[in-house]
Amino acid sequence: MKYVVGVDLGTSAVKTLLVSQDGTVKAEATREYPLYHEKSGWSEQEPEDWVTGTLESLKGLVSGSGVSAEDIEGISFSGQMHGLVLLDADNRPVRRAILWNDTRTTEQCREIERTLGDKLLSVTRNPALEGFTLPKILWVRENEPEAFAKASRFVLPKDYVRYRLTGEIHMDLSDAAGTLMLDVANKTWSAEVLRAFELPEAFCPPLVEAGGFVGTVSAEASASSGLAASTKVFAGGADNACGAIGAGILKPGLTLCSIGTSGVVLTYEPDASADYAGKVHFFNHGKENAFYAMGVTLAAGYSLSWFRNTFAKGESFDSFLEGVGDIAPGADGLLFTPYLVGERTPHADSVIRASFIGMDGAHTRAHFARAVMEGITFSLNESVDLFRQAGKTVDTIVSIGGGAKNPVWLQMQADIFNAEVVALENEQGPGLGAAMLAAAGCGWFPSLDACAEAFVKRSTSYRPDPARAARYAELFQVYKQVYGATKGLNESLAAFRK
Ligand SMILES: Nc1ncnc2c1ncn2[C@@H]1O[C@H](COP(=O)(O)OP(=O)(O)O)[C@@H](O)[C@H]1O
Ligand SMILES: O=C(CO)[C@@H](O)[C@H](O)COP(=O)(O)O
Repeated sequence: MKYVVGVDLGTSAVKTLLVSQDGTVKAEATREYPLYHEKSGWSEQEPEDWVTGTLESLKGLVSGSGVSAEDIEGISFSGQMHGLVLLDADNRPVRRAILWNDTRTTEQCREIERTLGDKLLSVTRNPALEGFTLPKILWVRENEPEAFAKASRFVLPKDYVRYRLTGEIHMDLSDAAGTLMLDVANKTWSAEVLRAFELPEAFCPPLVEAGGFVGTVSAEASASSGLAASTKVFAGGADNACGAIGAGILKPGLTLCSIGTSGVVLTYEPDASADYAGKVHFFNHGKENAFYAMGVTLAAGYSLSWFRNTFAKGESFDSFLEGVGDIAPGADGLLFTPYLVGERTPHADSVIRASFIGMDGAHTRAHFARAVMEGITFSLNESVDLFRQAGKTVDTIVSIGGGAKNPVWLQMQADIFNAEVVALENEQGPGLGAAMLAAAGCGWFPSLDACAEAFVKRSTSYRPDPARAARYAELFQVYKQVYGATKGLNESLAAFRK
């Protein structure tokens, strides 16, 4: 039997999956790493932690599986998007990586809008948002000129890890799309954007397709990972593109909901013709010549883990969420908005913060936990709503990510989205998508679609309950008012933040 490995370089941890030719997940391993929040709105990671975590996770995966390294034919990657890794001439990071959920760059976003005008949407297909990479590059240039002077080029998180495994530097189109420097429809670095910000083309790595073959594992990485040096390495893609591949979102009409640290609602786009006027993100897919549109909730799973870590540190999610299913929809009048680190869709706002509205002396911890899960899901429903308003039919949604581990949450998604919600046998969509890029790259299948037929295994399906869906539709109208009602208050409170 032959195998491939999918590496999912997430925000909280790196997860590795060993998958056999019939799509069975033979082994899994994971390593966590820290996040650094030095100031309100800042979020950084140490690139070396990703490398150490990945190598240790691979070593545990290979040795724990009992599979011979020689039988692992290929490896590919899924990576947290947008994070800026600036490299010096010897490809060493010049500072910590600035992550996708770091919102220090509001000023640089306004500068990008002023400089590019209409070109911003027509070329990059996206608005300037704090999480994207170009504003981070401008921030470092303006605020840390000494670090910037050392930088020869930039890469994204998984590109740096892949470089340390192969010695080769590349960036794939699905991840490059999140930099705000890619001409998304034409699949090239935008000379216009680079010129406007006086960035040389050499600052950007060579572009490849997500399924592109980029080399083999170096002797050094082979020794520290346990992989054979003959293992073929394929570029890999953005975590949301890989999540879509791993959930079989490879043709029109299919929608994904992912609740990881962030949350996304994503729909497949067969070409670059759709125009959402920048209300949702529009990126290149990991499947060649395809695209996807998505809305993003910045603090989805993060809201629940923040709540658990703050009020019940050390408890498992399963025990923490016990009793949540016994509480009626609406948590007896308690509403939560998940704006812990600002928001992206539908309110691109780095100043807004979260709220609990309607606290009552009768509310228990389980009411708060339910309200957090409902608030996250309402936020994702704002993206579902945007797609429906744009004319898309959203009747079936494949749900992945840590949030899909809990059946109460899956039923809640069905009731709030008013759509059938389908779970997969393994909720680790991005890691599976990465493994699928390697499996197709190794020639096991003629296409990613053919690979999906064998690898994507649907499990339980959750249908909306009409009474609960009607109740949630009513409450959603109240939820939508909380943003406007708390915006001004949060602007006044911003001066009191760290
Ligand atoms: N058993 C569970 N029940 C409900 N939610 C869970 C459970 N396990 C994890 N989660 C949620 O999933 C999130 C992590 O999802 P994951 O897909 O692993 O994230 P990432 O890829 O961003 O590191 C956590 O923050 C938590 O909110
Ligand atoms: O910023 C985005 C998408 O635009 C995030 O989705 C990141 O890609 C990180 O995702 P997770 O760690 O939640 O998977």
